[in-house]
Amino acid sequence: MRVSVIQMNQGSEKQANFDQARRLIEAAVAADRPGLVSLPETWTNLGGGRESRQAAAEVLPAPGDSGGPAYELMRGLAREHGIHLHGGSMIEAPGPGDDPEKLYNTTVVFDTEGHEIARYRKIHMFDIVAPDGTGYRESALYGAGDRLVTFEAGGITFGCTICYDLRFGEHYVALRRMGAEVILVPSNFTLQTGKDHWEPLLKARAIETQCWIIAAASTGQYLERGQPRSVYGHSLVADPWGHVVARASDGTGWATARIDPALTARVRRDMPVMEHRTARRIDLDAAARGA
Ligand SMILES: O=C(O)CNC(=O)[C@H](CS)NC(=O)CCC(=O)C(=O)O
Repeated sequence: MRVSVIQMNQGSEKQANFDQARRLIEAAVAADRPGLVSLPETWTNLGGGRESRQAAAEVLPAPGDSGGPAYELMRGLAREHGIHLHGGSMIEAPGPGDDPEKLYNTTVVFDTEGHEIARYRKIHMFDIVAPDGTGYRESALYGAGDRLVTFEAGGITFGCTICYDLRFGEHYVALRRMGAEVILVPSNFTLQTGKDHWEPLLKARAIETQCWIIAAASTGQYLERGQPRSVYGHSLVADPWGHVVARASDGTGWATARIDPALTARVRRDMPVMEHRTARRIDLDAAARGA
């Protein structure tokens, strides 16, 4: 199966983001005929402020019902092109049982007929101070997810993560335990952190889990309450040995790679790190607690 990562430069103009996503998906499909296409994190809105995020937010429908404009656009593109569409993430408005004060940073995945097959809420919240002093408090606006999510497409098992989740190796190992062969990490990595951490982390996650890593990222600048912020771009696909097998160029665009299950099987057979984890005779968590 071929997979394409879409590299966008979305902002807080919803219609412009929709048009850009549609255009890039159409171009990638026409050029490379991928079986699965992956969008970046919060492709429906980046920046603006609390108001533009709230305005872009959509309540996700019950299975089978119709949703909001972003949801229906993704469903329609999946069906129209006969692709699996991994919708990076969209901003989800709280539904029944959710904290009414929070939004959610949520992946939705559609199959080739436009049926929703997976929904994942970002688990790790980006509450940090960047090297240039910019503070991020994702948890002020977004609620954290509490479920691991995998899905099947074309006989391959995919695992879901989003952006900052990339820094938590145990999240990726847990997805591998659930059978993941490919792990997606749609992102808005900051320029400051991305220049030093993005590619080493992606390669490390590929190598330690022996999974393909599919990383669609936002590029360029956007405005956060009027102030410009830069994101790192550099969308790529890494194979289970940690080789980068496809990369997007600078600017908006896409990159396509072929997922080869025979390579996954060979890497895992020849270096069985998961078996070695299970065989380990020390409980590392207990040992660190001093038990
Ligand atoms: O703000 C929104 O609407 C959507 N959320 C994001 O873009 C999030 C929180 S600001 N970005 C990241 O997680 C970047 C992680 C990163 O750059 C790193 O781990 O170094």
